[in-house]
Amino acid sequence: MDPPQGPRAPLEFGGPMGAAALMLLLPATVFHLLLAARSGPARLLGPPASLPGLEALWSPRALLLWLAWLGLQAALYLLPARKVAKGLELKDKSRLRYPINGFQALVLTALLVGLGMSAGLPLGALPEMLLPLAFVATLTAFIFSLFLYLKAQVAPVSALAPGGNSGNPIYDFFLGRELNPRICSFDFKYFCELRPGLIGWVLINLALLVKEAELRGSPSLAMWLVNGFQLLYVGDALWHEEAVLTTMDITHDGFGFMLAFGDIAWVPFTYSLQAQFLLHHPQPLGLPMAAIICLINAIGYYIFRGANSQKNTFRKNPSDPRVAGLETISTATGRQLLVSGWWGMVRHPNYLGDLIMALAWSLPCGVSHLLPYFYLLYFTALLVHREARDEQQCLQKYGLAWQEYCRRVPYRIMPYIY
Ligand SMILES: NC(=O)C1=CN([C@@H]2O[C@H](COP(=O)(O)OP(=O)(O)OC[C@H]3O[C@@H](n4cnc5c(N)ncnc54)[C@H](OP(=O)(O)O)[C@@H]3O)[C@@H](O)[C@H]2O)C=CC1
Ligand SMILES: CC(C)CCC[C@@H](C)[C@H]1CC=C2C3=C(CC[C@@]21C)[C@@]1(C)CC[C@H](O)C[C@@H]1CC3
Repeated sequence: MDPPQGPRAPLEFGGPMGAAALMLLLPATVFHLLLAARSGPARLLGPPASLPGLEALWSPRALLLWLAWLGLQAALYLLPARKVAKGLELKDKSRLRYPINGFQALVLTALLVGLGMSAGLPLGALPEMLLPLAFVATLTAFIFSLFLYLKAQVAPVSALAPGGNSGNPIYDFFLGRELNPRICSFDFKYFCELRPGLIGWVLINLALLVKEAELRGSPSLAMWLVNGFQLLYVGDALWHEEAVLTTMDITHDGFGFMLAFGDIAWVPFTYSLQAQFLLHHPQPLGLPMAAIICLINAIGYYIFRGANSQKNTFRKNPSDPRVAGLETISTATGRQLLVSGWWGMVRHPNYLGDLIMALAWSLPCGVSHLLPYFYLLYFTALLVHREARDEQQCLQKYGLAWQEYCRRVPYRIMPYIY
């Protein structure tokens, strides 16, 4: 059986060598950041102050806790949902069904954690376990990706992703072969993208806040801001869970190491970096500066949500009064492209809002260290790369109409700059 992606199709991420390097570099970065955040100098670049022994990485308690967390999130995923949404049409013309109960999972998790804490659950002990937890999460990502790779060997060709099927095992293991791997109705990619990592991220943030209160009497204003901003972001993602069904991760990319590791290890342990930094390096923050940072986050969120909602509303129902007056370009596929409103300002206004929020998440950490700005730097690189991939896919889908859109809206993310 020929792989759907011919051997000469252009490979992403630097091909097999790039994929192999990333599989070493990404976990190393997670551990470097965890160690740097707790070290005195908190250097982003340069070696960590001290390297932990193996005993600091491996803990059966962390393994149990991690498995219990995955089990809890899987159980919440299987609970009856307020809605079941259909994904985009697949190659075999079928449409998969997805439960929309992510926000419910967040609320139930918060209730369970609240109940646990009132019964004496020592949430403040979690920050001490971040290193072994990140280790088991990384191990899980490797083992799980191997399972996904093997599962794809028996999947029909129609179930394979357009990328990730080059025939090179390292590259395909990294990118992921199967588009929507499932067991019965349990969709692994959809589950991982929104549940254990995203909810885990805000739980780690909360644990860092609790630990700070234990150490210093009360959480700092900076810690409150970081927790509040990131909870808003995660709550928003889960409230608008259905929108994830049209992202390239779900519709285009296979499920392999990149997404599995990204979802379950990278997100919770690196996206919580600002709160980790603040626990070990408390920063003074006055009310006027806090108000300015809140304003920056609010502007970012306004653009991010406005742009995402405008596109989602338009894709669902172009004659909805909120979007019916917007200018559009018709494409040969019958779909239309918005060319006014948010999507007439730049070609990815949602990325612009997301980046402004990323800045607001780092500012409470002050400007004495580069480390808390890691997310902003990484995220800029991720979105520039993602934007280029999306443009490529849109050019293929919409051809001349996309070229016309690029002519009318020349900037990609930042007006007059990029
Ligand atoms: N925090 C994080 O780590 C990450 C956050 N994100 C965020 O997730 C969200 C989703 O991002 P992502 O999936 O990358 O992409 P987008 O939500 O930007 O979707 C891109 C798609 O939108 C459609 N589109 C593009 N231009 C137009 C237009 N002018 N009019 C109508 N439709 C258009 C096209 O698909 P079609 O025509 O098929 O509808 C295109 O493929 C974003 O807000 C992003 O910031 C993303 C990645 C990581
Ligand atoms: C490990 C690598 C460096 C890359 C990993 C990428 C993943 C962390 C991201 C790929 C797309 C993502 C999306 C989100 C989180 C990060 C990952 C999984 C969101 C769920 C974040 C919240 C937004 O509202 C929607 C996003 C969709 C894409």
